[in-house]
Amino acid sequence: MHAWSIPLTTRFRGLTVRDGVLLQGDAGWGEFSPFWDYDAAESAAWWRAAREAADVGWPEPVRDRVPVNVTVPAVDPATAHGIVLASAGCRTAKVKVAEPGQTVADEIARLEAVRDALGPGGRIRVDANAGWDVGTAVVRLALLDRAAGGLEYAEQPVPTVEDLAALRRRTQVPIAADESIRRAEDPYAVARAEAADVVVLKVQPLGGVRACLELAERIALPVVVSSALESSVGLAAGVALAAALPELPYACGLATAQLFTADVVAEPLLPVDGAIPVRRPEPDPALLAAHAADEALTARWRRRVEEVRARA
Ligand SMILES: O=C(O)CCC(=O)C1=CC=C[C@@H](O)[C@@H]1C(=O)O
Ligand SMILES: [Mg+2]
Repeated sequence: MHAWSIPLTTRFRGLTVRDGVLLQGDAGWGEFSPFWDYDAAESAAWWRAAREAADVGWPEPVRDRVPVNVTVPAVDPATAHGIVLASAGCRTAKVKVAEPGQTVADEIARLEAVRDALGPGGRIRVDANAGWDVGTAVVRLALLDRAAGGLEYAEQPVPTVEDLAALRRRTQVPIAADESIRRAEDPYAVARAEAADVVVLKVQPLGGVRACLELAERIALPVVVSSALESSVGLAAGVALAAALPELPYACGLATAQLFTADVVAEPLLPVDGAIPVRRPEPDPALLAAHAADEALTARWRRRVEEVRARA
């Protein structure tokens, strides 16, 4: 078990550093990196995903590159513009909105900057991480849709499945479900309630590549694969899922190695011409050592793994 800790380039999801553990099995390396606000019960799915990677590996790919979006955190307009230009050709941008402490004017300025950097042919989606109520979302999405010159979709604008369904009837902007899939008792509730046009699948919180493939088949809605802000070892599982899906109509949120200041593999899973080439990089021993978690953090991860294994 190798615990790692790597600073991010920009604050994201309230984090400035990301950490996790890697484990090696017969099929290769797996990553276990639930955020610290996930308890042992919720982390069980993350553990199954790590074991799948290490013990059995993933199904065969049906494509050799996965188009991806650049992820734009809740930064100022000039920084957002620069992030898009530095994104190695990404033609889709996902912009964080509804960040506490920011105004609608901040969001409009960020979206205008992203549109300017992408040009008219690029696609822009926003992610509000459940930050609005339905009434606010109706008004806000109309404003942001205009500022962006058209939104591809809004990811989890409101908290619950009922809210998503209500909002979807009151806005022109297509709706994507993220937290309502990955943190839900029943991910199929979204489809039953006709609450979304798109579903976001993340391999670790949903228990592995095979579990996600099954979910995608049964839910019968277009799928976007997104990362859980993993090292390139964890990202490889998301890339494997995106590569194995029969249909992949949208860019995936897997370019998050761009948010890391370093990685555990020599050649991180970064986009080339807006797409990540499908491959499975191995950790580099020198980089594992360079980015090893300190003793206290390693002990914390060891306790966490023991707790999850005790329930498995
Ligand atoms: O989808 C992307 O562009 C990148 C991944 C991403 O945005 C996220 C990764 C991990 C945690 C989440 O808060 C966040 C998301 O909400 O989708
Ligand atoms: Mg999201």
